[in-house]
Amino acid sequence: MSILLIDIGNSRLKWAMASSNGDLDSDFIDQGSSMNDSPTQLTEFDPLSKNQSIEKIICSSVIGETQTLALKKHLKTIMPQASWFKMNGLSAIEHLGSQYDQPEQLGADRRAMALGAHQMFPNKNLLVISAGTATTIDLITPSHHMGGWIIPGMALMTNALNLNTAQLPKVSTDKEDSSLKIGTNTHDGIYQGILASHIGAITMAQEYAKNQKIKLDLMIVTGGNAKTLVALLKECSSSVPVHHEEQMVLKGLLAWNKMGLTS
Ligand SMILES: Nc1ncnc2c1ncn2[C@@H]1O[C@H](COP(=O)(O)OP(=O)(O)OP(=O)(O)O)[C@@H](O)[C@H]1O
Ligand SMILES: CC(C)(CO)[C@@H](O)C(=O)NCCC(=O)O
Repeated sequence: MSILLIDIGNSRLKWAMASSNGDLDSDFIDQGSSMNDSPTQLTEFDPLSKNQSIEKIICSSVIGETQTLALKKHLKTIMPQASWFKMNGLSAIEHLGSQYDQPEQLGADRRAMALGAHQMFPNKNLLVISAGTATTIDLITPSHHMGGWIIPGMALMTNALNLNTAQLPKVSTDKEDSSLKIGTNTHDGIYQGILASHIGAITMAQEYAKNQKIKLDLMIVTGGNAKTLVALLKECSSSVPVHHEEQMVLKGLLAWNKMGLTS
């Protein structure tokens, strides 16, 4: 029997197959991704329709309800045997509490990452940093998701500068050869400024945890821009160890399955 895991992000849809009793790291047997606005998004799963062994579809979505329901409907048609589970901010609350004012408003992806991080590193104080369309920085203790920060992701930052000024170009934020320098031209002023704003926010989160008497054990970095951030954090000799983990949302969905898929 197997599980289809789906992470519908603001820019891309990512998915993986897992065996229902596997461990977090070793059981992704296939993976895929597509742009959210791609017309192939719905048909991407059609080759899986013959796979009768898929017993569960576990999904995290941060896009609109209508689009998510359209995907659910399509999957129900091609895999009628599979049960559908959708993560939300209250999922597995009995395993990991939430200090969010209204936990149901926490993004499903953030909840999934918190659960995944908690299961991977139980009894640790963690910062989970997801560098995607938005960059999120979440503080997880052994008992609670304490809350976090949401800032524009790297690509959004450069797009916003480009769109709202006359002279600033859109710079690429996809390169991975990053080190922090002062900008001595427009390109570097923007690119290095974006890197500095991310490292600045992470440093402030470390400071915040310290002031709250929470001794951080580890920072987990994930998302499309994770490599850049990990390289930078290592260069800045962060006092908190840095761990790069790919597909943290999908791994969090699998963690939820292990916890019993309760909400
Ligand atoms: N190889 C890559 N593939 C896709 N995006 C990449 C890659 N390398 C860097 N990026 C950058 O990563 C960011 C997208 O990250 P990610 O795929 O985690 O976001 P997402 O699909 O929007 O998910 P979410 O909405 O959950 O953040 C963009 O800023 C993109 O420019
Ligand atoms: C912050 C994002 C966009 C990150 O993907 C997502 O988690 C989201 O839409 N969250 C809802 C609001 C919240 O988490 O408070």
